[in-house]
Amino acid sequence: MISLNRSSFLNKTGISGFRSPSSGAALRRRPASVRVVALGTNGRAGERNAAVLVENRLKEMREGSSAIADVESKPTVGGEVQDEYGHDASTEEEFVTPWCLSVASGYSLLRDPHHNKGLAFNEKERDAHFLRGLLPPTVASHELQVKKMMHNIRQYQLPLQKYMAMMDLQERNERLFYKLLIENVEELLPIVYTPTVGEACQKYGSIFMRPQGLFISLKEKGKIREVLRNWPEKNIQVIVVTDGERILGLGDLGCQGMGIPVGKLSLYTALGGVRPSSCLPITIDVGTNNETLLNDEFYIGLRQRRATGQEYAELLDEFMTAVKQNYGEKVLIQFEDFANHNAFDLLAKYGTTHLVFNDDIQGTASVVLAGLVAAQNLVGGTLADHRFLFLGAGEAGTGIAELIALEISKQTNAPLEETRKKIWLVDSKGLIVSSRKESLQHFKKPWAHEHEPINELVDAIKAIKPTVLIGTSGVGRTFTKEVVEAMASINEKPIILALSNPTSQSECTAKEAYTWSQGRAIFASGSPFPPVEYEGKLFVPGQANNAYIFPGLGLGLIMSGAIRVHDDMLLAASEALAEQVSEENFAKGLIFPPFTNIRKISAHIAAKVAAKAYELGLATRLPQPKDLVTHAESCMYSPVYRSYR
Ligand SMILES: NC(=O)C1=CN([C@@H]2O[C@H](COP(=O)(O)OP(=O)(O)OC[C@H]3O[C@@H](n4cnc5c(N)ncnc54)[C@H](OP(=O)(O)O)[C@@H]3O)[C@@H](O)[C@H]2O)C=CC1
Ligand SMILES: CC(=O)C(=O)O
Ligand SMILES: [Mg+2]
Repeated sequence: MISLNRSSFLNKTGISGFRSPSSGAALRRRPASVRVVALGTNGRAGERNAAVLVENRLKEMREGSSAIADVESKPTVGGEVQDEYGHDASTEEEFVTPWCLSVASGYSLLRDPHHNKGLAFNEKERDAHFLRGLLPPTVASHELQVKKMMHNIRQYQLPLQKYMAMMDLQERNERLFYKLLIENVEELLPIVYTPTVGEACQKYGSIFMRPQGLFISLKEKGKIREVLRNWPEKNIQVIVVTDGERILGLGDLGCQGMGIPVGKLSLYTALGGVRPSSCLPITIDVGTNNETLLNDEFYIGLRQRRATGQEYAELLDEFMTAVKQNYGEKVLIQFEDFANHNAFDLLAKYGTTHLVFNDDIQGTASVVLAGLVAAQNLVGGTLADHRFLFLGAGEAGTGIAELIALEISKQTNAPLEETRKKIWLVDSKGLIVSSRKESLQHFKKPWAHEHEPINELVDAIKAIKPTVLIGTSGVGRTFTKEVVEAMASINEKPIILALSNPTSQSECTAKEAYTWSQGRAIFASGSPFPPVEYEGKLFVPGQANNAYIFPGLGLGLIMSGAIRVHDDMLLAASEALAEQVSEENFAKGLIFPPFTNIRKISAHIAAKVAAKAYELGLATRLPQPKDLVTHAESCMYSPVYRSYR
């Protein structure tokens, strides 16, 4: 709702004719010294000069700078970033004025998702903000709105309808959207995230009326800084970016991958408490190799095959440079769902110059390691006692493998080359062995151990005798009855993780894992499965998904002002998550805590990550807060409604 039009903006602020929201009277030719109070600043400290804001913002738009020099800012989790929408302040007693650039009122206030409260505007606010007649007479509480919205969402039969209702709400009333998501996280996570977000991406072109996020295509080459400036928010702290080439296990969805950064960032806010206005979803469109999309007249992206090589590298480089120039060194860039032939190289290239994190490689590794550490409470022993076999040797598979090897190496003081030997991977050509080394992609080479070639997974299980089987192939139904039975014949309690998303690509279902192992499997999956009853006993499968990690990790990086991501931070995040699994969870066979407690979990993860950043000298927000958990909690965005004066 930021007005780009100078004259209309000046009108709204009263610089040339302005209706005061408090009196309702027209202020004729109000001078440029109209004072407004911004959300997020308290009444006394937050007094600002509207004209200064106007001029600064216009200057910023013209010049692309993100600093609003004359405006007071409250120190927040933002790493010196101003809290324009009052995300960090959450008391209802304190009165503030809703503003965009101007004071929002009337019809435009109802259409501003940052400030709209719908039926929750009280009588006084309806008078003061020109809302009379624009709303039906009832005044509803935030709680009642949540109840009603959940009732509405539950009426829909199809998950995609629920997804669209949620996206519509996010566009209409941001605080209601986040309150709903936070308070009903277990029910709504499968809607805004996997599996439904996968279907939404497949149909993205046809289901959206209003585009979300920022699209940067080859057409914008040479102009990426300008494109970033078109985004209405200036104080960005987290970017989730995809090029759409490997969307979940659904393959190349081109520009339609936008649903993923949008969904991931809504979890940054709901699960990790990062302010919504500081999150920026981006899709980089370099074309698609998906023939169906190329031939679809309604496809929303560039209708060409994917750019590769230098053309691709140059666009990505311009993007990375522009992001740092616009938002500074401390903006977190999360790479998401890139194909592995780009993902590893991008991480290696920008890991030394930017605050970057690859969720599929690193976030997944951290969450799975946490589950495996927790699982030791159920199976006994230590990580070093296990043998691991993966189906799938891409980003997720080799990322997890490397972090497990690193953790065992730290626990046992054994060299990494030795600990890697406990881990075996199978790709589309069979077991990765030394005789294949020359032809392997670089990220597979460390896993090419001495062994005769094996083509079939079940034969690899019989030969390697793994205690842990992990599916990261993106191919559904590959953990067949024979595979699960082979694991169960070797192990009293086989650990089986079917990580591929969405549900259609899961290597097996929870029911299959429990049934085929006669109720002995310790099972978790990337997309959720309902509890399973087997021989009179209820089994509750856990969800092994990087959504446990990235929101808390991101919060920890932001609140410490970290400038780089370090492997030890991933280990710290794992440790924090594993510590959150309770005796009660173990009693149900769970190796992950329920998502209902995710904000508390995220605060613990953030605290451990931040502590590690300080320890490694990578933190810039000094001094270090004494109690990092309390600090993390105090930094978290809360979607309570503000009271408008
Ligand atoms: N639960 C979670 O949090 C996460 C889940 N995932 C899921 O993991 C899956 C894989 O993602 P990612 O690692 O990034 O993908 P990649 O494309 O990087 O890797 C896929 C791997 O699977 C192998 N593969 C493909 N088909 C088969 C097959 N039929 N048999 C054996 N191996 C096969 C590929 O072999 P080859 O190299 O020979 O082509 C490749 O090694 C996706 O479904 C994704 O949704 C990803 C991240 C997080
Ligand atoms: C969960 C996730 O990041 C993926 O499936 O790609
Ligand atoms: Mg992903």
